[in-house]
Amino acid sequence: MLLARRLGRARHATTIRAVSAKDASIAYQKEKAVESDSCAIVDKGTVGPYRLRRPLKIPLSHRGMEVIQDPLYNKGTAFEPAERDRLGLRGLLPPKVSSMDEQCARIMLRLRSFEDDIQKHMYLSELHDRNETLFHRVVVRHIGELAPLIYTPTVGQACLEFGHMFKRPRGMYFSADDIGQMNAMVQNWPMKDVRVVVVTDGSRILGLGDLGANGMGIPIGKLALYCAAGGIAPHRVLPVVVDVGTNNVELREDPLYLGLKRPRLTGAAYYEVVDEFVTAVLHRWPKTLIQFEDFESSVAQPLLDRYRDKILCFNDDIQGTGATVLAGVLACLRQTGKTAQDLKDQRIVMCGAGSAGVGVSTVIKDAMIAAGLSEEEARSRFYVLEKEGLLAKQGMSPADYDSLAPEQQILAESFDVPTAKRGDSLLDVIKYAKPTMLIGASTVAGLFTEEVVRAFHEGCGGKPIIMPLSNPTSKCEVSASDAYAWTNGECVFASGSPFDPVEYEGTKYYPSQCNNMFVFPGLGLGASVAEARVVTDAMLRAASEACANSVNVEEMARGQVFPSVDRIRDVSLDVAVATVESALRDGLATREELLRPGVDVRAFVEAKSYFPAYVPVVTDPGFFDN
Ligand SMILES: NC(=O)C1=CN([C@@H]2O[C@H](COP(=O)(O)OP(=O)(O)OC[C@H]3O[C@@H](n4cnc5c(N)ncnc54)[C@H](O)[C@@H]3O)[C@@H](O)[C@H]2O)C=CC1
Ligand SMILES: CC(=O)C(=O)O
Ligand SMILES: [Mg+2]
Repeated sequence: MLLARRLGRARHATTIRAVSAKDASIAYQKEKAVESDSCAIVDKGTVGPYRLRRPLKIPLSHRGMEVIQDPLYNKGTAFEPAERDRLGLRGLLPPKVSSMDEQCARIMLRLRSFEDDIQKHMYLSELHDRNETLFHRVVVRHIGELAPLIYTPTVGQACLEFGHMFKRPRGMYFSADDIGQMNAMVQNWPMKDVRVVVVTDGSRILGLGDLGANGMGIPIGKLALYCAAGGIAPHRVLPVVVDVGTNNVELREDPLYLGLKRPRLTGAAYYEVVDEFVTAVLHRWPKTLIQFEDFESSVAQPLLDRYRDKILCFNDDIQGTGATVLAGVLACLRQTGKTAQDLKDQRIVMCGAGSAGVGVSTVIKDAMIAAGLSEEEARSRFYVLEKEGLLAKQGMSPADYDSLAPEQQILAESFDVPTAKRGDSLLDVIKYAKPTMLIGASTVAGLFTEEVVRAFHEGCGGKPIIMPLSNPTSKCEVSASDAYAWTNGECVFASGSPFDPVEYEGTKYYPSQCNNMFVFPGLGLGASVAEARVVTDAMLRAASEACANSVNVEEMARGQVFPSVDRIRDVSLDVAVATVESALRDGLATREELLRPGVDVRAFVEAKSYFPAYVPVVTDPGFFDN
């Protein structure tokens, strides 16, 4: 403690919470992360005496190397002498017992010695496969530095190289060849109580297109954030690829590709595979939340429509991103002293009519209606562009219009500049519509050219809001430095992948990261803790508002409209609490403890959140009995 003070580092009080017997297999004591690499900063006293911790139970048969090789139980050099004796580890580890802080310091030292981000990603994956508790602890403690390595942008490269770098499996694969077997296959997963499944069919991985089974990196990365940011315990998450083939010919011709080497299934055959997977998962784990991730737009919305009223699920790219961008928009209004009511005055140009573009536009449109606009008025504020230019009924053949998805048709129908027509270019639309916000979900790097950004700035009549959402960075519509330079430092900038602070004409600017990572871990934690029946628009709206309100005064003063990634764990807690409260309001929460009068929702959610810390490991003769 004294040393910490002498070093001038901040530290916070530590809370130890009792945990329910149900959650006893992993430690849930809460400790506010201490931001330091120094192994001397956290002494044992700060995490409390061992006797308060519930032990981690492992099968009686598990001993020696088996314990060390199981990432859920392994503590590496941190096994205490008594455990080493109890578990048959004496002599299998170096004699010095390390503290977790020493282990974290060792990991960070090595990690920072790599120059290449993909090497860093691999190093962290290996740690994940070796010692989950330490992996998550390092991620929690250094989330700002590590999120870009385990998530966007590096995860994009990791997916591209997945088949070539493959070392050890993580998660499950359900392929078109497994039809009829899936109900049996789910029994192969060793964990009894899975609560969150993130599934992709690999058809649209970030802005990189169809990567087939290589897309597994995305569910793994999203679920790493679920654990570190959302407080879901690692043994309760399951990353999944549903492999129905790939239309990526290059992959199919790659001898090292690990997925099915055939064109994707379509139509009824496709839905048959997904249906069987969903049914099997819910059969074994009825309380599981399923997050659909990076499904190509032609199936993303139909899958959501198919399941959203029946099971606990959401589509992250449509709903999670919608809630996230709305949070950013609400925070922008707050920044300029306005309220949600002022949403009515916004005009939005959205580049991209895929799941992200349409999902975001629909959510903001609905929020405008909630602020008092009619449906017609709200629609008229949106100019959605796709590859072929403006998406507009006017100038479009009836056959083309009929081929649009219903959500796209809605956004193509009325404009407050009535001469707007099909195919108008981005620059023309910017000039005549004079938008207040320019959002990119196009996957086209550099789409927001200097001419476009300058025209936008000139016409917007205030602070231009620029959100290039496309991931990874190589697909981003405009960089932070260009956006600030082309708007004379006046824009609000929030991008899907992170940018470092920018120095422009002597002033430092702090770009925000507008990524659904600020919503999905908390939304998932809340929905899961509440054992909600379904995920509703009201829950998403509550999550969005909580995210917007979590931007603190310091961040606002720096011009941020999203919190710093360093604070994602606190933000996720706010989002989770808002989600649970919404579920309770609408009678959709089924968790008995939450239905009792006077329940403290925040305390309950906090107590259920996983925090990666070591607890004593004991063998349990009854491990396989239930
Ligand atoms: N920041 C975040 O939290 C999120 C970011 N995204 C990113 O958004 C991007 C799009 O995702 P999806 O909608 O699922 O992809 P998608 O491939 O379904 O949609 C892309 C859309 O962009 C349009 N487009 C292509 N060229 C264009 C151009 N020159 N001008 C205007 N529009 C153009 C296409 O016509 C299509 O409508 C991806 O890069 C993804 O990584 C997606 C979800 C969340
Ligand atoms: C962030 C995300 O979900 C995406 O880029 O697809
Ligand atoms: Mg996604």
